Amino acid sequence: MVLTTALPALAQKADDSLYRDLGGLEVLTKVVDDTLALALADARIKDTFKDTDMKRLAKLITEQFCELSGGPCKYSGDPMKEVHQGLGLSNTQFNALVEDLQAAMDKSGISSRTQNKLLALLAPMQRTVVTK
Ligand code: HEM
Repeated sequence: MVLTTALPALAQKADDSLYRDLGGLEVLTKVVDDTLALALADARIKDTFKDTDMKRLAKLITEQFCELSGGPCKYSGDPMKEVHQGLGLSNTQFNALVEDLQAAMDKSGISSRTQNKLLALLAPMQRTVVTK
């Protein structure tokens, strides 16, 4: 009896504090849209996106950031390695996109403490995404 009533409470205890600190789905959606707009205007990386459906990309990255930060989303895209391996991305290009993301988070008023928590979750992907 105690167990059946306690379980739903436990299920809700997953740590969504980063997701909430980021401002939830509404702010994440704006941050990703702004990041991609900056990326498309960024001479260092804009050419990488020339054949990409940017609407689909924005949806998938938003989903991914939402899930990574503990929010109620499930990433529905392809594995990071598969998606990026043909792009021949460099560390310089990786850092350029991170800078655009930081500028977008600044624009939404996200604190640097919270920004750094999201960036720390993305950092391990650098090894997968960068191939040259
Ligand atoms: C941690 C860093 C990164 C994350 C989390 C990330 C995330 C994603 C996601 C979720 C997708 C969509 C997957 C799918 O199509 O199913 C994607 C695709 C893509 N990413 Fe990244 N990405 C990262 C770094 C980069 C960098 C540094 C660049 C270039 C500067 C880049 C360029 C692209 C492009 C061009 C596509 C679309 C490929 C296509 O149209 O098929 N990504 N990325």
